[in-house]
Amino acid sequence: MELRTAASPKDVKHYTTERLREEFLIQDLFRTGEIKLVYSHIDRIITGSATPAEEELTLTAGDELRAAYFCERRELGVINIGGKGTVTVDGRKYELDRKDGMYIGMGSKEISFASADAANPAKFYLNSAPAHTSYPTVLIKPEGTPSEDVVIVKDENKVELGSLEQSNHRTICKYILPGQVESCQLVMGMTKLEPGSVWNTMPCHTHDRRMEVYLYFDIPEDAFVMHYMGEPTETRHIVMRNEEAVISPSWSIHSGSGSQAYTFIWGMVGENQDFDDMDGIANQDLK
Ligand SMILES: O=C[C@H](O)[C@@H](O)CC(=O)C(=O)O
Ligand SMILES: [Zn+2]
Repeated sequence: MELRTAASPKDVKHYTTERLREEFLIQDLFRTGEIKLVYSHIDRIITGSATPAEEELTLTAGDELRAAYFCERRELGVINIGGKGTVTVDGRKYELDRKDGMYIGMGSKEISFASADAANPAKFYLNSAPAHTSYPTVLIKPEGTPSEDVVIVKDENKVELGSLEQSNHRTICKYILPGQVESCQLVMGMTKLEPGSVWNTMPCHTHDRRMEVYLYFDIPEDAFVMHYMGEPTETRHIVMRNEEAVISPSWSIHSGSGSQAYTFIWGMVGENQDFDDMDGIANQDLK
């Protein structure tokens, strides 16, 4: 497990491009046949991936957690951005199509990942946070019919924002949040831009009470997203390629513009779970 420490905005304003990328950018996720995990001291979020091929992959605590098993004191959010796959939690199998997700509660001991077709592997994106109690493990589907252990994202949690005129027409699909899928602190979802729209989270915001991690995907090889971070009057950018993630400290804006439309997964951890607890920043005030 790779470790990232927290960074002060007073230092970050002096960072070079290389240093910014070293601290905040997570590259080389979704390595076939591997689980990759990055532990951040910022709210102790773990960002990672599981990309099983022929072999099933088992999640372990590693030395870093000093725990008997990964979810001993943690909760885990999962969203599959690859081919069909299976997540097995303490012997119960959950089938995940592309864009299906899961919430796995504290106390879940054995967690493993498999792909239905090694030639088109599942790509499980992972966000995990420290937890204090156990909420039910569920499969989350953006559409469909609910059943036992399967939650369908409610219409009220699919929020269309922006317009083509402002190049920010997008739909925010909230997977894990109070009132739909209960969690200790993790709030997680996916935002898809409409063709011709390139701006996410614009107008932008900060939320000092929660940090956030973005995973950008569905980006062609020759395309990119400029991810904007920093204090609102000290903005910086990170060039993001397909399937790369970026850590956003609580004090930082997190917004992006792409060379074309793309999709991203956001995960938030911290003080509260109130999605709308944001401090909006007027476009005129950005520097
Ligand atoms: O605090 C909320 C997060 O930054 C994202 O959900 C915002 C987002 O997906 C968007 O506006 O496009
Ligand atoms: Zn945000």
